[in-house]
Order: sequence, then C-alpha cells, then structure tokens
Amino acid sequence: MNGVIVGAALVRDGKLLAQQRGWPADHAGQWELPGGRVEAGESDAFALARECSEELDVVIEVGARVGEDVPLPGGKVLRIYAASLVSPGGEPRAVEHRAVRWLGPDDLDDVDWLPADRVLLPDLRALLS
Ligand SMILES: Nc1nc2c([nH]c(=O)n2[C@H]2C[C@H](O)[C@@H](COP(=O)(O)OP(=O)(O)OP(=O)(O)O)O2)c(=O)[nH]1
Repeated sequence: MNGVIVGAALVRDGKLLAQQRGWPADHAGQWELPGGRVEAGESDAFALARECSEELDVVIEVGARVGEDVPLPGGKVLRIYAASLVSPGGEPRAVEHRAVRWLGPDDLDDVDWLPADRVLLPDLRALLS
C-alpha cells in the first residue's frame, strides 16, 4: 500500500487554508491541510487535486514541495506541496470537514493543528512572508 499522505499548502492573498476535521473522534476539532492518501497508480499531484476537488470543491494547481516528509503513525508520511486556486473566484467550502479557514501569519498558532502539521508550521509560515 502506498504510504504517502499528500497535503496542499493552499495560499491566497498571503493566507493559508486550513480545515477542521469532524472525525474520527480522536482528531475531531483539530486542523489540517486539505489532502489524503495517494491511491495506487496516482501521482502525488493527481491525488492532491482529487482530494481538493472532493473536500473543497475547488480546482488547484500544484507547485513545489514544502518542507520534509513528516513521519505518521503506521509507517506513512505526510508530504506537503504548495498549491494555488485555479479560479481565484471560487471559494473553497467544507464539503467533508467541519470548517475551513484562511489563516494569516499571525493566526497560524491560533488553531489546534494535528501533530504532524505542527512540525511543518515554520515551513508553512515561510510561505506567507
Ligand atoms: N489530509 C491530511 N491528513 C493529515 C494531515 N496531517 C495528518 O497527520 N494527517 C493524517 C490524518 C490521517 O491519519 C491521514 C489522512 O487521512 P485522510 O482521511 O485525510 O485520508 P483519505 O481521505 O485518503 O482517507 P482514507 O481513504 O485513508 O480513509 O493523515 C493533513 O494535513 N492533511
């Protein structure tokens, strides 16, 4: 099984999009980047675009890697890519999550990130400067 979880660092107007999980119970209420598992036969970029379509109902363009792979429980890794909205007018909406929020540099520490995302905060912050 492919052990890569891809995440999108979606930036618009100097703000990063974060989404709040509603499930499972032990992660409910915590915040993460849009994304998910790379399925067999998918490239990272394809999987990321698919997840953003499913989760946010937006079309994205995938850019460069952000930070290093972060190990996750079960031998998986979290791999982040910079991303932008293809149609800036289209507003992401929380299709599968509890909420979405655009975070400026001063807001990044305000939300309860999943542990792996917390590791990446310096790299994410650098994207906003
Ligand atoms: N999408 C996403 N998952 C993250 C992040 N940080 C982090 O630790 N994870 C973990 C939570 C989950 O254990 C795993 C991804 O789960 P998921 O539920 O988003 O993946 P998926 O949509 O492919 O769901 P599934 O088919 O594996 O059930 O990675 C993040 O920033 N974004």
